[in-house]
Amino acid sequence: MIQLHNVSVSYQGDTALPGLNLHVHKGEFLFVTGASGAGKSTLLRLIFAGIQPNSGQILIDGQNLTRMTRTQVAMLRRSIGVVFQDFKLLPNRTVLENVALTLEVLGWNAKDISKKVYHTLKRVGLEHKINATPLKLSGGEQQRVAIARALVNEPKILIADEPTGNLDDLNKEQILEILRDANIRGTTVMVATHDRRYIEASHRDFIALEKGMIVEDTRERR
Ligand SMILES: Nc1ncnc2c1ncn2[C@@H]1O[C@H](COP(=O)(O)OP(=O)(O)OP(=O)(O)O)[C@@H](O)[C@H]1O
Repeated sequence: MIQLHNVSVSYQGDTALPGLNLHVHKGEFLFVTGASGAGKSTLLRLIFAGIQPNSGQILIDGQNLTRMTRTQVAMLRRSIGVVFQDFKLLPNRTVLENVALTLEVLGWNAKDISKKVYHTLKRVGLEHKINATPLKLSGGEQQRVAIARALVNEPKILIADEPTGNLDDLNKEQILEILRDANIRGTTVMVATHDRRYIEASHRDFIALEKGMIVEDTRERR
């Protein structure tokens, strides 16, 4: 589903990833861990084409990301849900409107949008907050809205960058449940976190990065 071949990234001449090789299969749930600056966000940004590599190949579902036109990249992004630590919700829009945006862009009609948004909010336990604005919600609730927005069009891939960074243990557990549920429904999930305890509690595989290189891959133990 996701393949990186010898991918390197530099920022203003400083190497963040010196030449990464990674294969994530369809249906996997994989954590990406490592200290601050190890390259976790850089790796995730590459996958949704937020940045371009300096060299190497990236294949997403068989398509070569490095050779795509802008239109093809835009199409590909529709099949990738993205969640960030700081939620990135629109503060003046309701929960319904925030989650609906993804479907509006795809040209869905209003009736189907409200049905789908309601069901997706139910998956994250927030259907009762459908008319609230984000600032009236707790941090954990805002993050669940952001996840609902990422999941509403049933993406093939879900990428989450430190999705539980500022949350307490109960909220972290809820987020993990939602991500697991998305994975069980068939979405390939990649989550970056520096929090090893969180990964251990999840009993899921991880890769560990150091200076942009994979220094541990629990999938190799199997
Ligand atoms: N936009 C940027 N401009 C310049 N350098 C950057 C930029 N983004 C990341 N870097 C550098 O690239 C390296 C990898 O950063 P990255 O954000 O991928 O690490 P990370 O593991 O996600 O860290 P954190 O846990 O702190 O978010 C670091 O040395 C960082 O300083």
